[in-house]
Amino acid sequence: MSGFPIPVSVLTGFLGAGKTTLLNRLLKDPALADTAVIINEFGEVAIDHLLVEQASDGIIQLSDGCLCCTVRGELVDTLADLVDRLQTGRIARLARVVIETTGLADPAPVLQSIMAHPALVQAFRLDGVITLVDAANGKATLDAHVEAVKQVAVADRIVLSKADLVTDASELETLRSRLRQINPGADLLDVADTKTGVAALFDCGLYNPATKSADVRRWLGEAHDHDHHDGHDHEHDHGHDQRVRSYSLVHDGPVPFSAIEMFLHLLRSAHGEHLLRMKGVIELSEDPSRPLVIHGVQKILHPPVQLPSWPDGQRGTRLVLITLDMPEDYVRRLFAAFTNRPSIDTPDRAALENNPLAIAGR
Ligand SMILES: Nc1nc2c(ncn2[C@@H]2O[C@H](COP(=O)(O)OP(=O)(O)OP(=O)(O)O)[C@@H](O)[C@H]2O)c(=O)[nH]1
Repeated sequence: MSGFPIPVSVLTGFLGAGKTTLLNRLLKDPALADTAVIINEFGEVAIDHLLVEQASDGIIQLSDGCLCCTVRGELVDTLADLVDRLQTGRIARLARVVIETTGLADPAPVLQSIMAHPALVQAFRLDGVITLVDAANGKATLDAHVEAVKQVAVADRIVLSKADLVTDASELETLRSRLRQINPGADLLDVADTKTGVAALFDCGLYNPATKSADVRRWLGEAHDHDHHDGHDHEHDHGHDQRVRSYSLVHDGPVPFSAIEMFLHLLRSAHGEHLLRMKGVIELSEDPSRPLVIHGVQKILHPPVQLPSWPDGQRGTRLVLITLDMPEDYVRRLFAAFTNRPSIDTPDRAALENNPLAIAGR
């Protein structure tokens, strides 16, 4: 069946940030025809509502009745059911799925449940995470709730809402720079901006439908400076922000698959819950002309995909990691050990394979 894998976008943001308001606006765009919207009202993955809207006349009528309210169950069941409906012809087309999480949700388990399921992994691909941040309450929310910081950290697109309620421009700018600091790789948009529509928010994935090619740099968020934590804004000693970090690991030249495998295995098995999100391209020693694309959420690693060629001609291994309470230095030393660049006092790869706990540091 054509059309697979279907892109899935996750729309998140703290309580009352304006998720439903934005979604309703987006769904009026004909580009979101044939989109299934799954709304996670509360609970871990309890889906309270499933709605398929069509731009022109609202809800798509299915042969066995309206999808709205008739399908309940967990997120995975709902997604599996969508595939089943598509394959049995009860839905003619399904171009996209949007999952709206609850305001309190930690988005990582939501992403994980899509990526961990063997059947869903074939049918769906994660397009991106869109996180709304309420400009009026953003500071207080980020200060009080680590979930809100995580929502920002795992985003591909951050959308600022309710800027119209903030009269102090410097307050808004402080919030913007804080968001950029938590997640330098994401686009930062304003909900009131007319450009903040379907084109700006969807198709964040590796495959760029506009150019019909894999857009590795954009996907990795490399247009921005990832490693940057410069000193010009030192009021950022917000407790939670320090716990969530985004940084990239770069290695010039090929890396053996076994080394990458071992590095990822150690990182995920020892610290999986601290690894909020990871994306990367790898230049494999075994097949350097075809980049290997990896993508993970917590302990789950999406099946790696090999691209036919380097889309932008530039080879090299680049990983972007978003971590919670995982010292960057530890990860860097582990990576260096596996790319055969051990630093002083750091065991090399051979030593680590014999004793993976040799790198202390946490
Ligand atoms: N002034 C202003 N109000 C907004 C904006 N966006 C949303 N709102 C209002 O904020 C309130 C909450 O918006 P919702 O869209 O329901 O927020 P939500 O994130 O879906 O809320 P929960 O699902 O309860 O977490 C509503 O009253 C909206 O009208 C905005 O940009 N400016």
